[in-house]
Amino acid sequence: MATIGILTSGGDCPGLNAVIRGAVLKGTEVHGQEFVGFLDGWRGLVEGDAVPLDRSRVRGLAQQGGTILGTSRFGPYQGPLGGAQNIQATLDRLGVDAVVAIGGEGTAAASKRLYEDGIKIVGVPKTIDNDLSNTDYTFGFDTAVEIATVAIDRLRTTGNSHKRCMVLEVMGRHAGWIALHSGTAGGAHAILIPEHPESLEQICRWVLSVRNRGRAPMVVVAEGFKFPDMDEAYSTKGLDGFDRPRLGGIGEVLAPLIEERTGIETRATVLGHIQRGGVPTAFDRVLATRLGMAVTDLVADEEWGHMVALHGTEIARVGFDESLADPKFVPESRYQEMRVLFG
Ligand SMILES: Nc1ncnc2c1ncn2[C@@H]1O[C@H](COP(=O)(O)OP(=O)(O)OP(=O)(O)O)[C@@H](O)[C@H]1O
Ligand SMILES: O=P(O)(O)OC[C@H]1O[C@](O)(CO)[C@@H](O)[C@@H]1O
Ligand SMILES: [Mg+2]
Repeated sequence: MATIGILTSGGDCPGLNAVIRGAVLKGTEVHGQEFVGFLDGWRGLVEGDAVPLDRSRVRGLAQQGGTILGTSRFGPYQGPLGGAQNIQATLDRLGVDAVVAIGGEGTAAASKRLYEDGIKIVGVPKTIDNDLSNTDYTFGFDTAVEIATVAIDRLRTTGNSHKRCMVLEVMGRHAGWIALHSGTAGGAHAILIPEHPESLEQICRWVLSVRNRGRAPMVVVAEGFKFPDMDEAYSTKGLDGFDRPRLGGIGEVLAPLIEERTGIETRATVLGHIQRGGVPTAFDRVLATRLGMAVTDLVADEEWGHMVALHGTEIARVGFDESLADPKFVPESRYQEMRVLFG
C-alpha cells in the first residue's frame, strides 16, 4: 500500500483544497493509498514536516479557499536538508513512497528536476492566471474571472452615476486571460493585456468615443500590461522571495493619464489578492476535484514525471517537459476578436 505526500507550492489559488480532497477520497477508496500532507510547500518536504491526511481531515474541503497545507516559495534544493538525496532519505524515514506537487510553472520546474534526480513525483497544475501550457484551463481561473466580473459590474454602476471613466486592474503577470474574460463578461470598453501593447492615444480614443455616446467608459487592465515604449511591466514594489518584480500599479498610472488627456474624471481600482481568496466557483471545484482524483491514478500507474491536465473535457497526462513549454499566452486572434468591440 503506497503512502503519498501531497504539497502545495507557489501562490495559493481557489481549488487547492478540492484537489487534496479529491486525491485523498479516491486514493483511499479505490487504490488503497495512504496520505500525508507536507506543510508550506517544498519546506515541509525538505524538513520532513508532515501531517496525516485521512478522510475525516478532508471533509468539507471542496468549497474552502486557500490551502490547508500552507504554501511558500521555498525551494526543494534550498538549505542544508535540500537536494534530491536528502529528500529521498527524508521520504524513506517518513515511509512516504511518492510525492504529489500541486503548483504553477515554478513548482513543475522543481518537480521535473527532482524527478530527473530520482524522486517519485507527479504533479497537478494550478494558477489563477490560466497561463500554463498543455492544459486547457487551470482551476482558480474561473473563480478569479467571476470575482473580477462582479467588480466590473459594480464599478460600472458607480461610474455611470458620476459619468466617470473607471479603470480596473486585475492580475495577469505574463498573460491577460483574466482581463480578457472578465472584460468580455463585464462589457468593458477597453481591455489591456500583457501580450498586446496599446498606446495611450488609442486608449483615450476608445474612452472618448464611449463618452461621446453618453456612456461611462470602463477599462480593464492586466497588471502585466505595457505601453509600447515599456520594456518591462510596471513595478515599484521591489522583488518577491524568488527575485521576481512585484507587479501592480499600472491602473493607478493609467487613470491620471486618461483624465489628463481626455478631461474625463477617472478612478482606478486595483483588485489584487481578492482575486485569489475565498471559495472556488463550482467549475473550479469540479475541475480541481477531478484533477486530484486523477493524480492518484498516475501514482498507481507509477507514471513519475507526469502531471494531470485538462484536454477538452477529459483529464489527460502530460510530462513535466510539455507543461513547461512557453506560457499559454492570449493568442493575437483572441485579442483581435474582442478588440473590434472596444470604444
Ligand atoms: N527550476 C527550478 N529548480 C528548483 N526549484 C525551483 C525552480 N523553479 C522554481 N523552483 C522553486 O519552486 C517554488 C515555486 O515556484 P514559483 O514560486 O514560481 O511558484 P509557482 O509554482 O510557479 O506558482 P505561481 O503561479 O504562484 O508562480 C519557487 O519558489 C522555487 O523555490
Ligand atoms: O502573491 P504574490 O506572491 O504577490 O504573487 C502575485 C502573482 O501571483 C499570481 O497571482 C499568479 O501567478 C500573479 O498574477 C501575480 O503577479
Ligand atoms: Mg511561478
